[in-house]
Amino acid sequence: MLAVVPPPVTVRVPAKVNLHLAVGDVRPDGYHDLVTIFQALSLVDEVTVAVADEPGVECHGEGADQVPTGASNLAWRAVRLLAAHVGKDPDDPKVRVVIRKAIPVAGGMAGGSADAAATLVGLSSLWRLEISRDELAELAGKLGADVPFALYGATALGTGRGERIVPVLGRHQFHWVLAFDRRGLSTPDVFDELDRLRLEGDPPRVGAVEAVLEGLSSGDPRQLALLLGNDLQAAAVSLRPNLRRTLRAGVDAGALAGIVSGSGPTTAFLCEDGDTAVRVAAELAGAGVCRTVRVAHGPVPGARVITTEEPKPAPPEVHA
Ligand SMILES: C[C@@](CO)(OP(=O)(O)O)[C@H](O)COP(=O)(O)OP(=O)(O)OC[C@H]1O[C@@H](n2ccc(N)nc2=O)[C@H](O)[C@@H]1O
Ligand SMILES: Nc1ncnc2c1ncn2[C@@H]1O[C@H](COP(=O)(O)OP(=O)(O)O)[C@@H](O)[C@H]1O
Repeated sequence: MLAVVPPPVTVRVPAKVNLHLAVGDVRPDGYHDLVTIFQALSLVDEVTVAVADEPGVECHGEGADQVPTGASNLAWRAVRLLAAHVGKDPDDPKVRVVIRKAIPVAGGMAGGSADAAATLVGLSSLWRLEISRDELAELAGKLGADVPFALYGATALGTGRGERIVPVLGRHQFHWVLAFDRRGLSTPDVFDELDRLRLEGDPPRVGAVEAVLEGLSSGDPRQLALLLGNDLQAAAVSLRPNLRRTLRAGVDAGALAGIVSGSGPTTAFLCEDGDTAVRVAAELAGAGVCRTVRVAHGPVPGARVITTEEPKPAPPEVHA
């Protein structure tokens, strides 16, 4: 009898921005305790997993040439981890992963983490596993601090290394402009730079997270704009001084506020509404302070299986 090969599964997964990122002191394991608010944005990667005799990872799209396709690819690490967890051979999982990237690589928007989360969700469907999101989140946390959030999406409070996730309820949409820098930044380098700046002096620290939660629930982008903050911003700007100009240019173009996204170097600008975001994007693109500009909104759902018929939302794209 012929074995039935299940059809490939495609998963859409969002980028994130940290609306609030408080970084504690370095811990003995090299990580830092965080208190962060993640928001998932409508800038998405798509990951297809399929049964294949020739296993491996393929990557296309934004920054694909900077993504390793061997054993260190986060999506491949997710394949191996889930295979081992469910009793399959991690050295011969008979799976091919195709990643279509829109999230900038090493951009502080958790693109690699998103691909890993998408792979977990895609394989759960391909292999017809009875596995809950919470069980997947346990596995996700082993792949990286940011991976569990990409499973849940929406808006969430992250604590611990950032992997402990509690949803933040809210029905308001916020509109963003994202400015991609010319090259990525390494996350460990940015945390190290923050440790160095803190030894030397007193870089700014964000305020209380409660105020940001209130700002979110008000739904008023003007209120939220005043409360955005990121302890890693000083470190990212120290390593990439040109970000100062980008941040200023976004606000000059009409954004309510701009922040470095996570460890950077992507900058994220909160705007009054969608029309303003498109105008700010066009002006920022013309200012020559970044490589590429995108508009996005959030919150959006986390990693989820899509049918092939579902059209991909195409955010207006503006090139500098
Ligand atoms: C900074 C943040 C903010 O959301 O995102 P990105 O800007 O990278 O997207 C995250 O904390 C990044 O999470 P993620 O990229 O998954 O980090 P991991 O792979 O787990 O860790 C990479 C390295 O970053 C540093 N790291 C990460 C998380 C944390 N809480 N403390 C740390 O010091 C450590 O040096 C660690 O070895
Ligand atoms: N699937 C993947 N997509 C992007 N980067 C990946 C992937 N797998 C491994 N990486 C590596 O992880 C590093 C961090 O990438 P990424 O998650 O995009 O950035 P960030 O941690 O700044 O959000 C990259 O420099 C890249 O070499």
